[in-house]
Amino acid sequence: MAKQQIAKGFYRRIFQRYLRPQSAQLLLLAVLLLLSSVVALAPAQVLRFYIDAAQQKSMLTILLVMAGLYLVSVVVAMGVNVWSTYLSERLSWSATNRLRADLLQHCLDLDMSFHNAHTPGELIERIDGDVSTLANFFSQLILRVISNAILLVCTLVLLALTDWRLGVVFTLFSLVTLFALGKVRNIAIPHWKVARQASATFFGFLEERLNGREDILSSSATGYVMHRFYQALQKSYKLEKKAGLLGSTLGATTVICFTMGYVLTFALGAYLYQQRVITLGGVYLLYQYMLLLERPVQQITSQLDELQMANAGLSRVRDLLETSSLLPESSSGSFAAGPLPITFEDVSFSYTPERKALQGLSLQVPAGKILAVMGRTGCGKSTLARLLLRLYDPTQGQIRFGTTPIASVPLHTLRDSVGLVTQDIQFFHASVRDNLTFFNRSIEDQTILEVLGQIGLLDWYHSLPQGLDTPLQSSQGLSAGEAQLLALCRVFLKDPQIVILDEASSRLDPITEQKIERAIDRLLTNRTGIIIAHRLATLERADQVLLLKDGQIEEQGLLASLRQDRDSRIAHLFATHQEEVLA
Ligand SMILES: Nc1ncnc2c1ncn2[C@@H]1O[C@H](COP(=O)(O)OP(=O)(O)OP(=O)(O)O)[C@@H](O)[C@H]1O
Repeated sequence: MAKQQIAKGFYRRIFQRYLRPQSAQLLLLAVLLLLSSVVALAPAQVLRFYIDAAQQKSMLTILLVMAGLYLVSVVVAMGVNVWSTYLSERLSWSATNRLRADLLQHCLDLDMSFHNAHTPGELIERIDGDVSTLANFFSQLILRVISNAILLVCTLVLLALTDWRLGVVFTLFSLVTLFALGKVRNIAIPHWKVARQASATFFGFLEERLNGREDILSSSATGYVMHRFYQALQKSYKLEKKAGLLGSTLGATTVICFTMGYVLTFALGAYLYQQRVITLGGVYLLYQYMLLLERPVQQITSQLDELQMANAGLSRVRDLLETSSLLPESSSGSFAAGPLPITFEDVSFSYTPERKALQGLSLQVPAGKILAVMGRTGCGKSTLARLLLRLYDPTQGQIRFGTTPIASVPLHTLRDSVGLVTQDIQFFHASVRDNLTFFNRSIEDQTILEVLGQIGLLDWYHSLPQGLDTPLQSSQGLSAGEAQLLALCRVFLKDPQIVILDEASSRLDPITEQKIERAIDRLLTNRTGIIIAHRLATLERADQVLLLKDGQIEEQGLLASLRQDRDSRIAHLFATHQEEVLA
């Protein structure tokens, strides 16, 4: 409960950022909603006069005027309704889209520990699901609650003006109905929450299984997946059914309350008509007002729920926005131009408190030289690369490029200076151009074509039906070799000072291997390079070698010296051709 309570300051900030730019539209919407409350009351009044006038037979002109007025009041009511709906949709979409963009930007700026702790599915739910609950809240919820309250009060006042007893009876009726509907609604809410959670889990299950379809198909696990699918679906169905059944008690309560209301209306109407307190038109007016009461009474209860949900959504949005990155960022600072020397000073890092992924790492890679990093799986090679890009910060020690600690420059400056090619190459559902430039419009097509030519992909390019505009369907349709060459192309276009290559462990055909070798040679020219090597042959292009074991340096030095040192592990690996030691 405490978590749901949001500081006033946060509400103010949210309103200022997302609604202030549209305050004129918001004001107009408020006026329209108030107008719609007032206009809603008019047709009934007109009809009352119409009925009473009709009984006096001779007043044809008045009848025509009344009919005209009725028509106008209905058309105005409809017009106001359409306009206010259009305005509120515009308001809610622009405000929530801005909030979605802010949340996405914020999530992308957060460090990897945050992303490790939150699945993509959860973040989608927070960036889109929670924000969707705010759509109404931003545009009209509060205004609608107010306008419904005004409509309710106005109707009751008009009833009281007709006869004070009507005012008292219908006020009591409204209060009792509001209370009863509020109580009944609360019965179903917790069940809907559980049902929604089950449905979110079900979608998470689907997403995971569809992502792993290749493994599922190749290991003939379809039967098992379908079995789990039915189980999850059944659970979700049972919960939804229960919540739906309980929810239907609301409908039943509404019908009961309003049936009693209509009985009351006709009984009171008949009584007051007999007493000559009201005319026949008055009886009709009573019935119309009962119809009018139904809308605000029903809507106010559901809108108060919506307000609660919006409040919970806002609370989650605030939690996300207030989650700060563990990577303190500098707003200024830059690196010297040209290839940069890299220094690790007593660097340690742990993902979890129990185990160090890297421990006491100290080494130097001179500018323009190449370091090959090797070691068995899990020894910390990728972790070292992640620290260089500041996806995490070391728990101890520091990394410098030249004399500048990498934590002392803005993150984008650092990441502009380092190019990374991982084994897990991701392509987006976007054009070839956007996939290569990462949506950087300042890179010209001519430059892209030159790079494609340099790395031997011109034949591939000419086979594209729409050239650089051809859409890439993620990595489908690309061979492993083409994907690697395109990943190298990306780094060429980025033109960083430091290149980190996580060498692909899979073997390709000799021609593609040659193309990749040549591209890597070009890429490493005049840049400082770190290659996570999986093959002994790769060491040939390195100046230095770092052999890691359990996050610590097992061996380190110039390749030439280590090869000549008969006691070194590297010399031993070369002597015995133990390629598998590197895998
Ligand atoms: N996100 C993470 N959370 C917790 N532990 C992690 C995480 N990523 C890696 N580790 C652990 O840190 C250690 C080093 O992992 P790292 O990925 O750097 O190894 P690696 O040498 O690159 O392995 P490989 O050659 O298989 O890619 C391993 O024990 C691994 O289990």
